[in-house]
Amino acid sequence: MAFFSKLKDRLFKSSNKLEEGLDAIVEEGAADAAPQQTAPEKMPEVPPSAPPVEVPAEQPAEAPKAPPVEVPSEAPSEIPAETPAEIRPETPKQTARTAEPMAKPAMKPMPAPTPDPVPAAPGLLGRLMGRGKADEPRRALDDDMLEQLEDLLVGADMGVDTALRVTANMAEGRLGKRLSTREIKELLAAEVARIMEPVARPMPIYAKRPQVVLVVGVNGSGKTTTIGKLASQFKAVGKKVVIAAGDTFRAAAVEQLQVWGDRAGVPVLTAPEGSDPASLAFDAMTRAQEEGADLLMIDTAGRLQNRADLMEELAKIVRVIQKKDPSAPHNTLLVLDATTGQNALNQVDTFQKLADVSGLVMTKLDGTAKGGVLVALADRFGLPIHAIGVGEQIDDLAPFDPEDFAAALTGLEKS
Ligand SMILES: Nc1nc2c(ncn2[C@@H]2O[C@H](COP(=O)(O)OP(=O)(O)OP(=O)(O)O)[C@@H](O)[C@H]2O)c(=O)[nH]1
Repeated sequence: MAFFSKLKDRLFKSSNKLEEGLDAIVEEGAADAAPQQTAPEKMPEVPPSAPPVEVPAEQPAEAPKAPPVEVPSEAPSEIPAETPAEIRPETPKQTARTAEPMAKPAMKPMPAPTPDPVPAAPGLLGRLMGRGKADEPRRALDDDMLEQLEDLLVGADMGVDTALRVTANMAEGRLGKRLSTREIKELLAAEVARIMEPVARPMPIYAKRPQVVLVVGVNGSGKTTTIGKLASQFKAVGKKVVIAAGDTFRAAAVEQLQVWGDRAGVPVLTAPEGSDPASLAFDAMTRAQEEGADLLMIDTAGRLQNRADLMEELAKIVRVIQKKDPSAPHNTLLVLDATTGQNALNQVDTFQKLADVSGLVMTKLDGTAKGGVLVALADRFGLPIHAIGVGEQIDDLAPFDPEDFAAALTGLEKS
């Protein structure tokens, strides 16, 4: 809950923008009709979300700052028969392959609301919670209002296709109903949570040692910071981590990674400026194996100006580490910057062509009004979202929780 409060505060720009827009839409229509007491819309139930954090089995359940990871299983190529039920029977490769570009997550149709039998006054609890207030401005849901809602969601960076789908589902069985801003927010939050549910997946952790995590993304997206935060959180739950500073062409990037390594108490392997990143990756793999490290996190360059070079560089890193472990890398994390809005969609497209992306981390959700892009990403690509970054501090990275996110995005209070 503490993180939810933080998330809600940090997503203020997105939620504020949505809230102001919704108020304006409802008030515009409400002004045309005298307010009348209407039974509050019966809200759909949001399916319970997957547990956001699955602490490795050998860790105490209350381990502090548990990283956004899944329970370790056996080597990624073999899921053991005794795999606990909650582990999704997928290898990292399968995860990447099953997430076809443009594949839509299976979306259940919005359940048709049962008509409210009697337009009763809200109950005591409802009144205490401020629910179903008779004096709330209300507006009948019609095509005009739906169009305005679509525009608002597009403005929050949800993208046209996703905004259309969301509003269509919100309207299902509700056309003509008079809704308040709060009720629209609840409907919107339920719809967002439903889209995000299938992609809210912690980063899988395997018993394989070292588990190799390749981190890709454009320069400035937050790769270094995310590696630092993850390393620190893994260390806090007893994992031995080694970091390889694979962006050997930028001295500043290496220095920054060293700062985070020091902060996290994790060794950072570097190579002279301009040297071959694949050679560094090979050395890092050797050291991680020799030291019995649990995780090797490899930072990579993010220069998209010359895609062919970058593709070759990433492919070479993969070839080289596969000489030591043919199943590596076990995770390829794409780090995206939320402030880039719709551009994040292009980055996923591009990096899926450059690397076998297995999951996403979305950074800088704080201080942007573009939080809706995460919904567009989930709707369009269906790639697992492992974690979100909401600040520059070490604990500003958390597992992705669809309901918390939906509530924070829409500015809903969570009881
Ligand atoms: N507000 C905020 N800032 C963040 C977050 N994650 C990273 N940053 C900041 O974003 C900037 C870029 O982050 P880096 O981690 O250096 O990004 P990078 O992808 O490694 O970039 P290069 O080093 O240029 O390759 C830094 O100033 C970080 O402090 C976040 O979740 N929220």
